[in-house]
Amino acid sequence: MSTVLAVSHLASQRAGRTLFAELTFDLAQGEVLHIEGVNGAGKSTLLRSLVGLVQLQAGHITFFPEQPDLQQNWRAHTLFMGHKAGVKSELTALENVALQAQLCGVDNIDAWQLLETVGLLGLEDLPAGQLSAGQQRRIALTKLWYSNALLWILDEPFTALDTFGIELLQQKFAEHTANGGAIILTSHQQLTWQTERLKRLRIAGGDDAGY
Ligand SMILES: Nc1ncnc2c1ncn2[C@@H]1O[C@H](COP(=O)(O)OP(=O)(O)OP(=O)(O)O)[C@@H](O)[C@H]1O
Repeated sequence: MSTVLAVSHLASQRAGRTLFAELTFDLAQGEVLHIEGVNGAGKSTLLRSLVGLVQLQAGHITFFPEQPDLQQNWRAHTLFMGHKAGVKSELTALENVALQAQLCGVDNIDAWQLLETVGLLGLEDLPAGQLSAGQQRRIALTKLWYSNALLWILDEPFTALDTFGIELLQQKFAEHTANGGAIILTSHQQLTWQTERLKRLRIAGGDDAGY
């Protein structure tokens, strides 16, 4: 399985405080990297840095180093989801699912089927703003059911999900990695999913950082 991401000697500072330095890791197809750390340690900053949303002080990031065709167009093969659900509160659940797919450049989704998959059938016509935090998160997560991206970078994907939602998402992760995908995620909870291909990286907010 080839490497999807190679990261070396990354350093980041926020408001004069070093969040991480000399951070080096890589990730191969089929692997999951769980980024851990206390509130404010720098987990979201790291994920946002990987996709170019936050400027780094130092370091080097290479997507798909062994696959030049993917490397050249790495954004098309990488899905980033931030920690906010990011749904439009005035649009219905169904409209949100359709809009998200459109923004991802996918036009052949079955929005009803996706809503059923994530347990939202019956709520399709409600404005998303009237849905609970967990239900809004489920709308956002429908992307994972049609994404063609090889690498998923997910900031707190389990936030607000109930036990069933967490289990559903972990099943999706297992399917993605079994198909050669890779995942980097942050989460304050331990994954219940048992896999030998789970790596952990602890960000210690500048005190220490490493496997
Ligand atoms: N836009 C910003 N400008 C200045 N400082 C910021 C900014 N965003 C985050 N920070 C600071 O960077 C540090 C790391 O924040 P970050 O969101 O990466 O932490 P985190 O590990 O993801 O935390 P949490 O577990 O609470 O989500 C925090 O001290 C935060 O105050």
